[in-house]
Amino acid sequence: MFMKAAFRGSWTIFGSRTSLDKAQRLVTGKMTTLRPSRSITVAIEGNIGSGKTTFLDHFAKTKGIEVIQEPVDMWRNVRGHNTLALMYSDPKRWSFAFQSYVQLTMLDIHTRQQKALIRMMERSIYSAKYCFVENMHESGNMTDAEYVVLTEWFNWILANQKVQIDLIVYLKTSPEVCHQRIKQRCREEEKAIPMDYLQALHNAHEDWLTHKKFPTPAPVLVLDGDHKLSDMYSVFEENRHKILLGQNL
Ligand SMILES: Nc1ncnc2c1ncn2[C@@H]1O[C@H](COP(=O)(O)OP(=O)(O)OP(=O)(O)O)[C@@H](O)[C@H]1O
Ligand SMILES: Nc1nc(=O)c2ncn([C@H]3C[C@H](O)[C@@H](CO)O3)c2[nH]1
Repeated sequence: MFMKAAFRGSWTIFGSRTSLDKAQRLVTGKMTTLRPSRSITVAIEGNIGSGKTTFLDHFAKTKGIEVIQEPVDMWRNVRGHNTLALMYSDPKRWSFAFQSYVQLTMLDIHTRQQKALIRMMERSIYSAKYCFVENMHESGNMTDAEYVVLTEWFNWILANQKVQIDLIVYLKTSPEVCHQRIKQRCREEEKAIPMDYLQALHNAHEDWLTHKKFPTPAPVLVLDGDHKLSDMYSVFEENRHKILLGQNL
């Protein structure tokens, strides 16, 4: 019972919360490093403000993990043009240009030489297409012609480039909680993000990752992102073994 409990996830030893790795060492006398048998890529997906960066910052402290954040700064400065601000200020006019550049920058990340056994990347070329582009098209901010051009590019990329993902971690955070957090963080371009946009993006993530409206390129591990920060770290630790082994154990 004790052994089983010890390996279930993060637990308290002598009053202090510890991680699974430390727990295993204490119980078995040796450090069992969680390592996949081959290099893997984990994509962290979720709504705006769902806690993806917080997740990545947590796992960035673990040796053998390469973390790649979303290239937001590239989107904010394309040879002097802030395409993120343009998209938020006039989505009808700028969605196509912005999504084209998002697709290019995400492809660049997917095709980069991997620097560690485990790569954790914030979002992916898949959520850009299946969540954001779909939302732009459905909401009338992207014409049919723009949508099909982006889709042709996306299909060519999947057929001709290696954009492998081994696990999707879906931080499922309610739109209301995301809205609160975005207000807290107050990123300049996001100040006017309305609740119904977050609701639409939540629905887009649910359509893709829960209802499988579009293909999922890897198994999906769903984590409840609504917890307060301290509890989120326990959720991350309780799922460490599933995440680092790149599979839904
Ligand atoms: N569990 C939590 N409880 C309270 N605040 C949180 C929690 N997780 C993240 N935050 C805060 O909410 C804000 C958004 O979090 P974070 O940047 O991790 O989200 P994100 O998904 O990376 O956002 P984006 O998609 O915009 O990059 C940050 O200010 C962060 O400190
Ligand atoms: N339209 C659109 N398409 C994308 O593919 C995309 N990916 C991220 N974002 C926005 C959300 C945050 O404001 C900010 C950081 O995630 O950038 C996107 N917006």
